[in-house]
Amino acid sequence: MSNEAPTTLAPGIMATQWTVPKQIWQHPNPSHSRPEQFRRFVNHKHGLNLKDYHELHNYSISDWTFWKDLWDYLGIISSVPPTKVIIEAPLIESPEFFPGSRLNYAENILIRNDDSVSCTVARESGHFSQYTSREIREKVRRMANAMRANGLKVGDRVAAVVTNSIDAIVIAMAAASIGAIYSSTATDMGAQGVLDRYKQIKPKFVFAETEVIYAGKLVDLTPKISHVVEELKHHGVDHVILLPSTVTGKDLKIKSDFKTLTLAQFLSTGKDVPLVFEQLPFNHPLIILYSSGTSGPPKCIVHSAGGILMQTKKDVALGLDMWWGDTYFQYTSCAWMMWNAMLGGLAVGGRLILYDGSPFHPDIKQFLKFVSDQKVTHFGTSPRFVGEIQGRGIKPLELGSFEALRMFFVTGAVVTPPVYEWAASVLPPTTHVMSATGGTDICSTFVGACTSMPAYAGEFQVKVLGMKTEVYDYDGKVIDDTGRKGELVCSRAHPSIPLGFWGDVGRKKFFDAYFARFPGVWTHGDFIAINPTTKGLLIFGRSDGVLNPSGIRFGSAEIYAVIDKYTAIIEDTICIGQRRPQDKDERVLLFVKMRDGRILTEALKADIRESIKQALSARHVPAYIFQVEEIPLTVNNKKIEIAVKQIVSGATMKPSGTVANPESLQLYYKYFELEKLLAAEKEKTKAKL
Ligand SMILES: CC(=O)CC(=O)O
Repeated sequence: MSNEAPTTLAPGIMATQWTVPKQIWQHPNPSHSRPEQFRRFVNHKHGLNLKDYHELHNYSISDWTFWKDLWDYLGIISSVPPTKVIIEAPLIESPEFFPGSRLNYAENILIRNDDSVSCTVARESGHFSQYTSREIREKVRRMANAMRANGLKVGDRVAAVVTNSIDAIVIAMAAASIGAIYSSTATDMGAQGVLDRYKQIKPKFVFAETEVIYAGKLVDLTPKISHVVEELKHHGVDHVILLPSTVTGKDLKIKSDFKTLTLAQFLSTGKDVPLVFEQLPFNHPLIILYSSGTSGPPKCIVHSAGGILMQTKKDVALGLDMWWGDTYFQYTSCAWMMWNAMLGGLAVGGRLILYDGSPFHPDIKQFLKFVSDQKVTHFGTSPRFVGEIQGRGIKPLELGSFEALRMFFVTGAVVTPPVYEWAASVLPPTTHVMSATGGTDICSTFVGACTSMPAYAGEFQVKVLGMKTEVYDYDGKVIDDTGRKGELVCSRAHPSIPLGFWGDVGRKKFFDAYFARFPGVWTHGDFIAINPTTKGLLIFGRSDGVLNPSGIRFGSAEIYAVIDKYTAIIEDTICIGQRRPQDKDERVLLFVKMRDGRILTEALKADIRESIKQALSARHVPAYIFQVEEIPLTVNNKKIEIAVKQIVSGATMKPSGTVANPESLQLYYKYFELEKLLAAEKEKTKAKL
């Protein structure tokens, strides 16, 4: 990373000389920030004298009362308030928070019931429609009554293949109001991906889109949905409800002998009775999310209603500093946990922008202008999106004033210092550029933003309140204060430890996923360090993707940070370690996808090598750099390093439905025979001379 210079203290993880990175934002009046307001609230409530965020964080991970403070501060609505915070138990057993309390997730999300706009639904065409909180509640009432009329009960699964739309919100909220368990995938997921998920959880109800538009192209989903229904009918499905075309509004049919209903037919079956929010235990299951495994069936992660409510509302209120009247635009599909996390925006009384389609069609400029015109206060996106805007040389401030934009946050992959610096330089100086990480496994965050503290390029500002996030070395020793890189772990219970994996009898898969590395401690799989000069945190990549040439361990994100300076000519890269059975050591391979048909020349390769050497060290320089046509990505736009690493090292992969471009993996098999490939390249160069 640009803010660290390696020393010569190898072998092993390179020691680091830390410096203070470039400061990119500071609150004009930190005492007005929400974390500060919460600190004062806690001090006042308990007669404490916690002086700053760090002392507050320390309190939050040493006294269980913190979670009750948070409950009070966030104004959690319940019919039976809690009398006890936790029944302590080992983390693998998902300790129960707030035993005895009764509440409903949807009642807490649909907190507003007035004529203010709560959701703006926007499409590629530029067309958008608005829904007040009263209208949304009415839609949820009708949907929930129809679900009840058709036999949906507490604990049944409701699955959806939907766009990021008002229907998605209404279906999810109606299911939660009854105590059913909701699960969604996006419309671009292949039939196999959908089946890999829904065959496991056996939904009673399936809601499916039939026709959508993406990047200007009409997509007929009926063949895919027919296939899915034909399979799921043998796995417990009772009702399939087809949503009208998002383009024409017309009802379309699928080819299946299974009896389907249109949305209008389904809604007409419900009684005209008031909306009822079932009062359920805090630990009642709410949603099933899926791990993005790139081979084998996805793990079905079951999250609790209370856990997701408290954690997402905390992340939105205290992390993003969002409240009543703010506007939150998270660019996401319904297959990413950010969709579920974004609902916390409604719980604090904010407005959501629900966008479906490509941001690049018809024109990214139109999309960015919309963000400015809609007076979005919080805009969330991914590093790839930022890379595209930067690569295309777009200057947002030439398209709109973005005067309302208080926060621009980038999640889903490591955000490198150049990306932070670029975003901060092209947005108003008042915009807080930040990132957070946690993800699907906890549907919340371990580290993230804090508006009472300065923000530095490349760093997560803080450990999130209530989360005992630590850095462990290979022996399980805490190395937080050393500046060394290690495993991101969480050693204390929090409410969004999943209830478990669906169908994982004996919790074996659950144990293997999080608890096998260090006894009793959640290991998240990220390679992380804390900068002792700022206390900010940096992630260097996934720990199973750590690069290890000659025993020098570093993260792929360190290489990506350097490559970011080539963003005008390089579209994307993937950096992995190769170690075949015949190799004595690991070598680092860097694969580069060029922008707009450009060629990766020898001169550019030399320049990249020199840049890596200068920014990091000679030992970080990849052994080989190759041009490739495609970088394998998950449907949530994450680079698939592990699969590529395994393929170039000799394994054969059967990609799962989580891979967005599975055919791209084929491009990497030839690198197993590296010597042959290099000899052929040499011959080609000779022939040219
Ligand atoms: C907040 C996040 O952690 C998002 C992600 O990485 O998927």
